[in-house]
Amino acid sequence: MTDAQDKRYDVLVLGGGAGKNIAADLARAGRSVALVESRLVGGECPYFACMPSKSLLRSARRGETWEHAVARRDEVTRHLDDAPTAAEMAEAGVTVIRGRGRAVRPGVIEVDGTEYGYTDLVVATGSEPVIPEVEGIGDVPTWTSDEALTRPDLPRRLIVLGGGPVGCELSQVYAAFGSQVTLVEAADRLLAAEAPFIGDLLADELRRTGADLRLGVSATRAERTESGLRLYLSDGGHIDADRILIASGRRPRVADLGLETLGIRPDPKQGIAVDVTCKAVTDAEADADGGTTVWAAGDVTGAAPYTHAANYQSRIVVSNVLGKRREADYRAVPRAVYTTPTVYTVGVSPVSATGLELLSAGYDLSDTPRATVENDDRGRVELYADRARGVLVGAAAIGLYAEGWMSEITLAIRAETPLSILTDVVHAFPTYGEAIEPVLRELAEQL
Ligand SMILES: Cc1cc2nc3c(=O)[nH]c(=O)nc-3n(C[C@H](O)[C@H](O)[C@H](O)COP(=O)(O)OP(=O)(O)OC[C@H]3O[C@@H](n4cnc5c(N)ncnc54)[C@H](O)[C@@H]3O)c2cc1C
Ligand SMILES: NC(=O)c1ccc[n+]([C@@H]2O[C@H](COP(=O)([O-])OP(=O)(O)OC[C@H]3O[C@@H](n4cnc5c(N)ncnc54)[C@H](O)[C@@H]3O)[C@@H](O)[C@H]2O)c1
Repeated sequence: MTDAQDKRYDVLVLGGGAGKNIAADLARAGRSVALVESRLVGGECPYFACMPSKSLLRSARRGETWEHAVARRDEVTRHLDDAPTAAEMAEAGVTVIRGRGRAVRPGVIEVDGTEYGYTDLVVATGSEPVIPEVEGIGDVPTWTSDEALTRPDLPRRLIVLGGGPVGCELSQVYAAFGSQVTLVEAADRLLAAEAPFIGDLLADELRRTGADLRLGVSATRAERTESGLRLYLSDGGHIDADRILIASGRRPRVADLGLETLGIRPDPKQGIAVDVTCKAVTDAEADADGGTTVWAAGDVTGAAPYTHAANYQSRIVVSNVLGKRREADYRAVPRAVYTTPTVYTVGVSPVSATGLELLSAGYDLSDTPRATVENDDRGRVELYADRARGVLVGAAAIGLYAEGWMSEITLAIRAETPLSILTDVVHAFPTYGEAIEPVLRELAEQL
C-alpha cells in the first residue's frame, strides 16, 4: 500500500455531484484538491435524475414521439459521457481519482488499495433508491429512476410504486408516451407532505394524462406471471403489468464509507448530521484527534434532497474551508416538481407546521386574465404567514410556469419581507403572478 503522505491533498472530496463544485472552487482558491468519483463526474443530476427527467417531461409536453424524446434525452445527458466535466475539473486544477473511496483512519482515504491523505474531507456521496419491503419484488422486472431515465424501451404496462416527486414526474412521462401507467401510493394523496390541494390537483392531471391512480393502498406481494408480473395490493386487489418502476423514496448513501473510523455515526435514514457550517457532527474523541475536519454536503446530509440545496451547501462548505464562516439557512429552499402543471412549494408546509399560528389564504389561477390568454385555468396558489411576526413562512402553488412566478415568494420568505411591503409590489399584467396580490391582501387583512 502506498504511503498516504506521498499522496496528500489539502482537500479530498468524496463524490462528484455537488462535490465537483466544491473541488473546483477550492482548487481555484489555491488549495490542492482531489475529487474521488466511483461513477460519473457530475453526479446523478445531469445523467440519471434531474436533466433526463426534465428533458422527457418537455418532450411529453410538446407531443414529440418517444423515439425523438429518447434521442433528445440522450443528447441532454451527453450519452453518459463525463469526459467534458472531468476535463473542466482538470482545468480548475482538481485531480480526479476514479474509484470508490472510503475512510480508513482520520486523515486517510483509500481508493482501490491506494491511500490518500487530507486535511479537510468533504463527503458528498448523494443518495440511493430505497427498495421497498414487498415480498417477491426481487423476482419481477423492476426499474429504479436510473433505468427509467436511461433505457430506450417504453413498457406497455407500467406500475409506478410511489407518488412522491419521482413517481409523479415519471408517471406523467410514461403515460404521455402511451404506457398504461398505474401509480400505487400508500398515502391518501400524491405528494402527501404538501398542502392537500397540490396532490388533489396533480392527481386530476395525471388521470387526464391517462394514468390510473391507486391512492391509500400499498403493495404487499409481487410475482411473475406468464404475461409479465402481478402486484398484489393491501386493499385485496392486484395489478398486472410488464414492469414496476420503484419510486418509493431515497436514502443518504452512507454505507461502507468507513465513517465510524472518523467518529461519524450517520443515521441510515437521516444521513450525516451537520452543523450550520456543514461540518459533520463527530464523537467527542474524534474531535480531540485534531488536525483534520470532515464536512458534508448534498443528499448525504438529509437536509433537503435537491440539486439547488446541494449546490447551496457546497458554497457553505467552500466558504468555511477557506476560513470565512458562513451558516446555512434552509427556511426557503424550493421544492419543485416539473409536471405540467408545475408544483412549486417553499418554506413551511401546512401539513407539518408546528409551533406557529399560521394564517393562510389562496386564489385559483382560473381567476387571472392570464388563464384566459393561455386558455388554461388549472392551478392555485396558497400563502402561509406567521401571525406573530407578520411575515410569510411558506407557500404552495401548482400552475403553468409556477417555478418562475413563485420565485419572488422564495425571496420574501428568506428575507422576511413584511406583508405591508409585499402588498405594495406591482405585478405585470397579464401574468399568473397577479394571483399573488389578492392572497397577500387577504393575509394582511387577517393580521
Ligand atoms: C429521478 C430524479 C429526478 C430529480 N430531479 C430533480 C430536479 O429536477 N431538481 C432538483 O433540484 N433535484 C432533483 N433530483 C434530486 C437531485 O438529483 C439530488 O438532490 C442531487 O443529485 C444531489 O446531489 P449530490 O451531489 O448530493 O448527490 P449525487 O448527485 O448523487 O452525487 C453523488 C456522487 O457520489 C458518488 N459516490 C458515492 N459514493 C462514493 C464513494 N464511496 N466514492 C466515490 N464516489 C462516490 C456517486 O457516484 C455520485 O456521482 C432528482 C432526483 C431523482 C432521483
Ligand atoms: N423535481 C425535483 O426536485 C425532484 C424530482 C424527483 C426526485 N426528487 C427528490 O428525490 C427524492 C426521492 O423522491 P421519491 O419520489 O422517490 O421519494 P419520496 O420519499 O418523496 O416519495 C416516495 C413515496 O412512495 C410511497 N411509498 C413507499 N413505499 C411504498 C409502498 N410499498 N407502496 C406504495 N407506496 C409507497 C411513500 O408513501 C411516498 O409518498 C426526493 O427527496 C425528491 O425530493 C426531486
